[in-house]
Amino acid sequence: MALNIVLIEPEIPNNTGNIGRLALASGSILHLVKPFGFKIDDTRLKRAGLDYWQHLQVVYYENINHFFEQNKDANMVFLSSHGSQNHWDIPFKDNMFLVFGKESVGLSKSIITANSNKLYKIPLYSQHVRSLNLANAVSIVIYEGLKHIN
Ligand SMILES: C[S@@+](CC[C@H](N)C(=O)[O-])C[C@H]1O[C@@H](n2cnc3c(N)ncnc32)[C@H](O)[C@@H]1O
Repeated sequence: MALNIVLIEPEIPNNTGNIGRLALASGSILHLVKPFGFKIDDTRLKRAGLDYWQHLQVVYYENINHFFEQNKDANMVFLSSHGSQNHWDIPFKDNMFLVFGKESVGLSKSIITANSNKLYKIPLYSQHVRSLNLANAVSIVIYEGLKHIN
């Protein structure tokens, strides 16, 4: 039983390192879609992912089209602060793909529009916070998902 964490064009190495560590701890597969905002051997990524990176199941994609082509039959949901449904209402299933956007601008408008019925938000209870840190958002959703698939 496993979930798939997808990071589209991640920009901050510490976030990707932390999410790598989280993927390993939660038994999830990490999918990284290029271009990245850092080099994959960046010491900040390694430091945040500690010595765990070599044990991680990680799949790389050259770009977003490559990702969608390779996974066209996958059961996917998309995470955005603009989602209309709450993350605890995601119909989690084994092998589901949980797709997250980049730190600066989130998911592209075209992805949001094409998947509006599969767009989920983690509710935010202050008007002063527009979104969560990417690694925090992944943590919340992945452990909610594990409750349902295990
Ligand atoms: C820092 S956020 C991007 C912020 C960007 N300004 C936006 O409005 O989408 C990076 C990613 O974390 C995830 N994320 C952050 N806060 C979220 C929330 N409240 N609900 C769902 N996903 C969230 C989304 O996948 C988002 O694309």
